[in-house]
Amino acid sequence: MQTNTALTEQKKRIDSNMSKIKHKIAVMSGKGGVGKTTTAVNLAYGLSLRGYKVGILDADLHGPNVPIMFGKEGVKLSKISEPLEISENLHISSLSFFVPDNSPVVWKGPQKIAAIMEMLEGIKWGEIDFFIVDLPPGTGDETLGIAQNIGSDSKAVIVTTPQKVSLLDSTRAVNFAKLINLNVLGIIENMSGFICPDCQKEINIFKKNGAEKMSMETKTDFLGSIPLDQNIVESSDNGLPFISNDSVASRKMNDVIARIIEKLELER
Ligand SMILES: Nc1ncnc2c1ncn2[C@@H]1O[C@H](COP(=O)(O)OP(=O)(O)OP(=O)(O)O)[C@@H](O)[C@H]1O
Repeated sequence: MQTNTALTEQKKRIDSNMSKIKHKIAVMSGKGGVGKTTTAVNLAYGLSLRGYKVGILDADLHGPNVPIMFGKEGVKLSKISEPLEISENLHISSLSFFVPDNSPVVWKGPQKIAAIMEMLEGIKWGEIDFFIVDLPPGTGDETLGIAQNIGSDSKAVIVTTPQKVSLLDSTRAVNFAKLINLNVLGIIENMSGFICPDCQKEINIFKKNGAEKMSMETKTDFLGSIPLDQNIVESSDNGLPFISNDSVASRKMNDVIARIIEKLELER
């Protein structure tokens, strides 16, 4: 355990790191498996394609999947300092770069918060436009650790799917974000409708538009919806963000990004 003085000094170093970043966005979800990491990865990649300097931190300590979605599975780094370069405009970091593959993280709350603080202190992102944080699902220690340390000007984006159970958990996530002073930029509905590749008919496997209704109920902006698309699974598994291919899903993701940029510009 660190002494109070050591913690205060560490917090100062984190603040100095974070002060070099223009916009910090935590990507959250109430429930697991709704496409939060997919959204975070494509948000980061899409922003980098628009010329912004972007860093993405995988703060999902139990399921660090960001490297897989960038084709960096199995990469190991010896020390927490430089993030890994994906392109000139995009760098990533993840706990998975520092722990052996397939070994489960069995840390308790304070250890998780200490690991998050160590990454925020140690990884030198430099002067970047966007810092995207992929959080684990739910309202746990990692989210708290990030919210308490990345700065009071930080924002959150909530990802949900349209079915009732996911919407209920997302409402909790919206309220949790507000409670810990993350300014909620808006809600994204993922897996929203599926266009059958054979008959071109739209099938609403998980229903549709529930997130828009939920955003009105929680007085939160609706940022857009991304359809279910089998190519997304394929490209994610192959380490390629889906936004790099032309498709309905990638156009919709680009619309979401444009809305986020517009909102941030308006707030300045
Ligand atoms: N719109 C979509 N269409 C089809 N497949 C999708 C879509 N969004 C995500 N997926 C797939 O769903 C799976 C889960 O996605 P992802 O890992 O992003 O979810 P998550 O919410 O981050 O999960 P976790 O709870 O593990 O953090 C992945 O295989 C991904 O490729």
